[in-house]
Amino acid sequence: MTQAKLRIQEVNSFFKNKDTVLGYRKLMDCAIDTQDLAIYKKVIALTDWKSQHPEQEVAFIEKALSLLNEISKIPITEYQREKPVVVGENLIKSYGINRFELGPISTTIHKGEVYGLVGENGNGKTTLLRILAKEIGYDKGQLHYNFDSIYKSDYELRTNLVYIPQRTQKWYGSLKDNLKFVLSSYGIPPEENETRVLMMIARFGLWPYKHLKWNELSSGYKMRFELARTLLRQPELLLLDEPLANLDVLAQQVILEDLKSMCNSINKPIALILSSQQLYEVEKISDKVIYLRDGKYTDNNAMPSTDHKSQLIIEIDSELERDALTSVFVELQLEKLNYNGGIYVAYFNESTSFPSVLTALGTHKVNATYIRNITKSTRRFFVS
Ligand SMILES: Nc1ncnc2c1ncn2[C@@H]1O[C@H](COP(=O)(O)OP(=O)(O)OP(=O)(O)O)[C@@H](O)[C@H]1O
Repeated sequence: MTQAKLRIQEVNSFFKNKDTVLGYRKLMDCAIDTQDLAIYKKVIALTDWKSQHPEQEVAFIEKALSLLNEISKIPITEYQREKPVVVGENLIKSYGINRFELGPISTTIHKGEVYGLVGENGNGKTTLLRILAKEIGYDKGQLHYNFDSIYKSDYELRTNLVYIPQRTQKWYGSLKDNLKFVLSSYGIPPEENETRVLMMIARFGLWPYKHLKWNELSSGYKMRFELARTLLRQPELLLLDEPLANLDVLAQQVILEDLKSMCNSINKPIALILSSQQLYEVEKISDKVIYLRDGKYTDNNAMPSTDHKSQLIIEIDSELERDALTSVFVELQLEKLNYNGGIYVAYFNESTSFPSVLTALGTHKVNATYIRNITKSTRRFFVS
């Protein structure tokens, strides 16, 4: 089955299970993949209808499924993703003698994939993003880009890659006019401009806010606007520095899911690298997590030699004293129990399973308020 067909099937099942909001977002991704302006106009009309008839869910689902059926008939060309879009080899950047040094970092980045860049403050995340964005130079190593669109200068190269810094700039006028400005600067004719902009507004859940000004939007919607503006430019590489800062947990999840889904487009995929302190949220959607400590790079998928290969590592928040918790795990081959003042980190021998830890906690009626298996999470580097 083709990727396009699989996606249509997925959207159908979301609607069937009454996950209407998610289903409609994914339907819009399928619509964007058609690159067909007539389909965009139908999505825009349906979004408008929905905003005027918020109570009529059954009728909305019916209309959405009929549109999905129409979308499913349009053939989609699949992008061939084998060729990496960026290859960095042994990149090193130093800010002066005895000061911070980043690298050596080698990385290969493909379109359609999400790379999460994590690490504590001051470990080089922004520096790495700015090097990849050609905002700053590097001292040693090599960096190659393989963009599909031809570029003759660094200026042109920057239209293929977009870097959104931590602090974005204020803009003037309405949200919609600002988005239209982007496409008019690319010479897109007015009618097509209006259609593409409204499609992006609909996709990013900005429909009720399209006439608002910068100071009338919350931080979350300002970020949505930035992303809509960026994706209108159809970049091949997108670099986001802390896009989740100032967003509540739910908004973080929605934005990450949206980004992943849009970057994973069938015919116009984008390579996405984002830095964040929101480890678990980023891990959930990333194809690869890059962990930086003191400017050095650790690939989360490759176990460092200090790690016991299959050690089970569990984080637990409980009011129990250390001795009491140790005795709960007495039969479970506990190797180490660390306490950082707020949370315990328990290291078990590889023969211990996560369900057996849960059983021990249940049997001893331990009132744990939080528990997480971090064996495969980058989190284990933060707590070690
Ligand atoms: N222009 C600069 N000149 C000198 N040192 C710098 C410069 N920019 C950053 N640094 C130093 O490089 C180190 C890494 O900074 P960077 O901003 O890349 O880290 P980060 O992981 O993005 O941090 P945060 O999570 O706090 O944003 C820090 O020690 C910082 O002080």
